[in-house]
Amino acid sequence: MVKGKITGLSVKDVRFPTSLGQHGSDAMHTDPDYSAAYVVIETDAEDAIKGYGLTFTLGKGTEIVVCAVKALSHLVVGRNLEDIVANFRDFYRQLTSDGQLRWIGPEKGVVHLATAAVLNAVWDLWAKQEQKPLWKLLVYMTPEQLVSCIDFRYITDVLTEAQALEILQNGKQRQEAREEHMVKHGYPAYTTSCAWLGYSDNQLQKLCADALKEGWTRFKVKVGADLQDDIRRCKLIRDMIGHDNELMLDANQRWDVNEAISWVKELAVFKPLWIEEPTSPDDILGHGTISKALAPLGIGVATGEQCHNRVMFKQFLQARALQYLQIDSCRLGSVNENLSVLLMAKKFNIPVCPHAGGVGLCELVQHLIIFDYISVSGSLEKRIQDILLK
Ligand SMILES: C[C@H](O)[C@@H](O)CC(=O)C(=O)O
Ligand SMILES: [Mg+2]
Repeated sequence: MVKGKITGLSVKDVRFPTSLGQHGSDAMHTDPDYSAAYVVIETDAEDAIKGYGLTFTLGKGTEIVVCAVKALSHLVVGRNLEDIVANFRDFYRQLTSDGQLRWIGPEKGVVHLATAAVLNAVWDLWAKQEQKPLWKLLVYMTPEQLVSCIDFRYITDVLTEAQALEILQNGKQRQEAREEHMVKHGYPAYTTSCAWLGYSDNQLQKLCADALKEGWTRFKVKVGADLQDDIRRCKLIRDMIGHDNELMLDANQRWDVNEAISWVKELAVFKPLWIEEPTSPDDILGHGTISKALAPLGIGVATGEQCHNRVMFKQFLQARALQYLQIDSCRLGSVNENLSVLLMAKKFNIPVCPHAGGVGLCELVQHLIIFDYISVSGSLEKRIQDILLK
């Protein structure tokens, strides 16, 4: 039973000096300081439960996101949680369509990252009051309730409310067996933590050996700055993991379209499953061209960690420009917008492999992908979640 009026919203600028050890480094973010705008929501309910939410950022940009969260807070404070969740679609729209703030979005950039932080906190509060982890709250909502959280504006040409309802109603079939499977076995995952771009070969080898010992079977390697380095590092990892294990590549938007194709062809000998973010995250048709060129080599294109909103994901799907769709709990407008993307991916039969390379992301996206398996896709085929190791 949800209850309470939201009486306070605070936000903190939290930063970790990860750049000192080159943790999290890639071809475009060479000195990343993993950071977050961290939101806490309080209510006047007797239970004193608080909602915690965040959005992932890198370094100084956090200051701006914190300002945006403060600018949104008047839309949240003073509202009853019960009213918010009873009409979550409207609440989502109030945040994303505010007359004073919409111009600096809409539904993209800093203001959308801030929306995610605020809404992540609201969902956390709701789940805690219901005494369920978020994935379970979602799994046990009715299809009608779930659909009422989604803003279908701009996507009805590929997904109507009626189609979404049908997908979710079908997802209820044999749901218990999939829930049991998740509780018993968890969700399949890969690690990015062995092969950040700034790591030395020695470090890479040691981390890879440790991960193999721990039982990891899927590894992502950062590429894109220097072809000869990439060849050496991919060989090193492939030699260590063998051909029974999976290798993925991530260029973090480093290349032009043709450059991406020729560069990845040079790395094809290492049999990567996918190339992630080969070019600008906004270049939907460019991703389509790369997808077509690499398909004969058995290499898919993965993207999504910097895909602004559901409208862009819609077009990526329509253009067949990605083969692995990487949702992000902080890039999109929280659970609400991610629900629409999960449903569109189901319609296009594209596997969702969440992005989680960032502080707090692993913890957030696991709920969405477990819900996806139990209630939407019903499949684990070609699906893996990004995990950061300590
Ligand atoms: C800057 C981040 O560490 C980024 O490199 C993460 C990423 O691309 C991923 O996890 O994928
Ligand atoms: Mg990436």
